[in-house]
Amino acid sequence: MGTKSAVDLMESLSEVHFSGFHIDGLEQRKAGTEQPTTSTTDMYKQPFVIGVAGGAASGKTSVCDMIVQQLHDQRVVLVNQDSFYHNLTQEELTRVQDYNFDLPEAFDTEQLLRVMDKLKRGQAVDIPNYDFKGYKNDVFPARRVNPADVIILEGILVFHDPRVRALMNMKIFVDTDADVRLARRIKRDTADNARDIGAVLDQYSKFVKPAFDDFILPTKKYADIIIPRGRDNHVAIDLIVQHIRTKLGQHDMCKIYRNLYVIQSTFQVVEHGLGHLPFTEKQVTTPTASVYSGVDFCKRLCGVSIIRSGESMENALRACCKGIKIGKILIHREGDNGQQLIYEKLPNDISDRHVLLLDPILGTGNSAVEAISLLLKKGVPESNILFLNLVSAPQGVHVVCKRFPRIKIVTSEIEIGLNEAFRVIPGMGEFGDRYFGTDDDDQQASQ
Ligand SMILES: O=P(O)(O)OC[C@H]1O[C@H](OP(=O)(O)OP(=O)(O)O)[C@H](O)[C@@H]1O
Ligand SMILES: O=c1cc[nH]c(=O)[nH]1
Repeated sequence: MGTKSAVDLMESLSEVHFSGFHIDGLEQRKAGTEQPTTSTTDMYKQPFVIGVAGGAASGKTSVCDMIVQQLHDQRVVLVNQDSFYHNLTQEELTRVQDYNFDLPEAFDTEQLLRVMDKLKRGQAVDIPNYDFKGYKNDVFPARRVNPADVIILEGILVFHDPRVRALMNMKIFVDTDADVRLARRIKRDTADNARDIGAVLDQYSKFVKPAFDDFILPTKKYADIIIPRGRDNHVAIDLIVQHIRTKLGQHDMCKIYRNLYVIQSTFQVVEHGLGHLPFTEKQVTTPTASVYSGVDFCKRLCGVSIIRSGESMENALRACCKGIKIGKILIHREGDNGQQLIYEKLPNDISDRHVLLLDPILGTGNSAVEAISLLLKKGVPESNILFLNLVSAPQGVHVVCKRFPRIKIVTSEIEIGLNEAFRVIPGMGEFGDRYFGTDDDDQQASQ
């Protein structure tokens, strides 16, 4: 499948990282532990932010230009960390050769954060126009930048501050050999900027190289993608652009459908889904007579799994909600139509419950429509249904979101589409067969 392997997804089903524990069905969360919040949701309604870091003269700007060029049908804005250099004081100006421009403190990160925050919220911003000769950021008029679908934030140290990293949906590190970077620097500063080669080399050994080793290189570990050879690596840049396009497709869908939530790959679907349910504060007294504050769901819950594949998500749900009732629906599927309800067994009082509908695959959307229609017929209000899914096709998302605008869909991946056999592509083939070991390959292997 696209960005996650089948194994990862299977793990996300069985491995439940829930920060709470259970006492008599009460869901407890430890104070201060990370909980799913709406911020992930908001992230998908906001511009897509790409961070591009790497040593000076590594080719970051060229990589960014190539990405911008290839994303020609998107509104892209480029923000350079260089624009946020602090103004040099009079004293620093008199000894500018001793000033280290390669340290994190050389940048006004607070201002960068303010600008990025505004852009992410869809507001126009004024970005300083740094004067590289006078070392001042208030000499030239600021650059007016309008909001865009994609923001590329580029600079040697854009991965240094965790608050800046947290803004990014994708992090790219441009990894170019030190000798290539030095050769480019010498050429740029002597030929283009008419500087003395001795001074260039002095600055390199005194500031540039140590800062690279101490501050820039250590941030490589935060990158999602490392591009060796920078702009010369056309294959890597093509793949990145392809991936950005897929992610932008997800962003667009989340902007169209406010009831769609694409969770970050590190989140667990069931756990995240539970975070969408209304809850109140509740205190319990533990057997050691300590009072513990936790949360309790406002309304009763139940799960409903679509047989077979939905059953693979039941353990995760039980691990989060001990003793939860789980109903079943069996739907027979023929290609892209002919959905037929074969069997259903649901809690009698289902209309009074919030329903977590479990099915890892959303293809054409026909099975989900059939299942949701049955729940509505049983009296479950549409807004009480939460559809938990792992891999979806855009077609299915459109069908379900349009038809049932008040349900919530939580998925961990929206793939490219469907093939002629209505399988999600790249997808993972027959989920049920793979999960339950009934696929032909597996049978042959065990024979
Ligand atoms: O959106 P759709 O096009 O309707 O496809 C999605 C359905 O396909 C899968 O079930 P499948 O019919 O493969 O049965 P299984 O779970 O028993 O393998 C999946 O679990 C969904 O229920
Ligand atoms: O891709 C698909 C589509 C429907 N059912 C599956 O198991 N996989």
